[in-house]
Amino acid sequence: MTGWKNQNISPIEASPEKTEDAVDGPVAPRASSDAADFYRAKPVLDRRIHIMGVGNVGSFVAHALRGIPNAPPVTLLFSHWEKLNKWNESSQRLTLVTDGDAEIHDGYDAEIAIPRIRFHGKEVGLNIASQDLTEASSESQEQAPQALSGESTEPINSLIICSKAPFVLQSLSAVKHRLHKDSVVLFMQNGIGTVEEVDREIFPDPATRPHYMLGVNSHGMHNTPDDAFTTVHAGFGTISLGLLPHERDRKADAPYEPVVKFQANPGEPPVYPDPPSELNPEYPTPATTNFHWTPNQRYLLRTLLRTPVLSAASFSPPDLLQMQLEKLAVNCVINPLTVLLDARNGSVLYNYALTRTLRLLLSEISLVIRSLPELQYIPNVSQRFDPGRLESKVVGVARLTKDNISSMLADVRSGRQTEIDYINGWIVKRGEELGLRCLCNYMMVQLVKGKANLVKLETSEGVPFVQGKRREGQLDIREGVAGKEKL
Ligand SMILES: CC(C)(CO)[C@@H](O)C(=O)[O-]
Repeated sequence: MTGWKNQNISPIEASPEKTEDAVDGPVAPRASSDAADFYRAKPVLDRRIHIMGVGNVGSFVAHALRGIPNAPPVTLLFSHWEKLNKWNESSQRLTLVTDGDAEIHDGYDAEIAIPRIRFHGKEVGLNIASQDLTEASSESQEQAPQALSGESTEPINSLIICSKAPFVLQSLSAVKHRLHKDSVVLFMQNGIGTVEEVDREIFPDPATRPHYMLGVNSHGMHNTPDDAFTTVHAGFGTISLGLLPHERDRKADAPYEPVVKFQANPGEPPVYPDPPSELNPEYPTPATTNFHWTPNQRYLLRTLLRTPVLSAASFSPPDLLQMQLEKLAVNCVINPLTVLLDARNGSVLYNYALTRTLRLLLSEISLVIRSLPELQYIPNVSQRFDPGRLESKVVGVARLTKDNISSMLADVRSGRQTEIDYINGWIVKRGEELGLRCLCNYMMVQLVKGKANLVKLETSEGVPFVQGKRREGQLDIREGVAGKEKL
C-alpha cells in the first residue's frame, strides 16, 4: 500500500463546503447533530413524485411509495389515452400480489403525457405512420406544440422514469418543458446509454439540464393478463440508488479517484489503495467521488430509502456504475441467448455448447469493462470483472431465475422493441471507442434484431383478423395485412 493522491484535484473536492452533505443555496445553521434537524434545514417544497412508465417496475415503485407513513403525493403519467381512460374507469388503485396476498394502495393522481416520436434526434410528431420521415426538418421540432390537449404544464420537481430504454427519449420529450434545472430525474432502465442520449437530444445545455439519479433494480415482477393495474412481485431483490454526477461537476469520461477505505490510526495519513504505477496521460484528471446532493435529489433518495419493500440502498457513483456493469454483463448473456433459443433462463445451464458461447461473449465484455477510463484507478476492477467471475454471476442468476422468461424474450414474443442496443449494443459501442472489436456481441445484436423481425413477420403475415362475431361460414378479413397486397 502506498500513500497516493493526485495533486491536481478537481474544484469540487477543493471546496470544503461542497461535500456529500452540502445542499444548494443558503442553509440554516445546524444547531444540533440530530439527523431530522439536518433534513429540516432546507425543506423540499414540492413532495409530489411523478412516475413515468406505468408498467411492472413503475407500478411496483408507485405502489410501494403510497404504502409508507406520510406517503408522498404520486402522479402516474400514462403514455396512451386508452390506458388512462381504463384507469379513470377503474377504482384507480394499484395492487401488488406477493406470495398470493394482494395489497391494494390508492390515492394516486393520473395524467396523460403522450410520447413524441423522434427521428434522427428530432421530434417529428405523434404518429410515425403519418409522417414523411425523410423530410423531417428541424422546423418540425420547433413547430411541435409543447403541451398537447389534455396534458399538464405544471412543473415537475421529482420524476422517476421507468419506461423501457428504447422509449425513454420519446417519453421524456413529452414532459421536457415541465422539467427545470433543479428537478431530479431518476432513471430505472435495464442496460446503459439512455442518459447520454437524453443529454444529447433532450437537454443539450448543461446549464438548464435537470439533475439525475440512477436506480439498479433486481426485483422480479410480472403483470397479470386480466388486470392492467395488478403487478406480481415474483422475486425479491434490491434497488441500488445514487446520483449521476452533473456534467458541471465531472467530465463524462474522467476516471473516478479511489476512495480511502482504511485509516489505520486517526491522525496518521490515510492509506490509499495501490496507485497506478503512473497516471495515464491520455485520461482526464481523476475526479472525486463526492458530489453534492441537491434538495430534490436528497428528498427523492430519502423517500425511497424509507420505503421498506423496495429494499433500496444508496451508493457512490463509481460503486453504482460497477453494479450497473455487473447487471449489464448478466443481461448481455442471458437476454440474447434466451431470445435465440426461445427458452427460459435456465436453458443456458448444463449445456457445454452454450457455455462456450457465453464464454466468448464474456471475454469481450470483460475486456471492454476493464478498459473503461472511468474505472481506471478503482481498485479490484480487474478481479471483479474477470471473465471467470462474470461467468459465475451469469450462472448464479440463470439458476435463481431458471423458470423465468427473460424480459427480452418476452419483448420479442410480443412484437415489442427490445433493449438490445442498450445491452450488447452498448458493449459494442464502448468497445469501438476503445479500439476493441466485439464481434460476438455485435453478432448477438444483429441476431436478436433478426429474430425480432422474423417474429413480427410471422405474426403479421397472412393471418386474417377476424372482427366481431362470425356466423357460420362467414369470415371478415381486415384490409391491409402487413407486407401483402390489400385482400
Ligand atoms: C436477469 C434477468 C435476465 C432475469 O430474468 C432479467 O434482468 C431480465 O429478464 O432482463
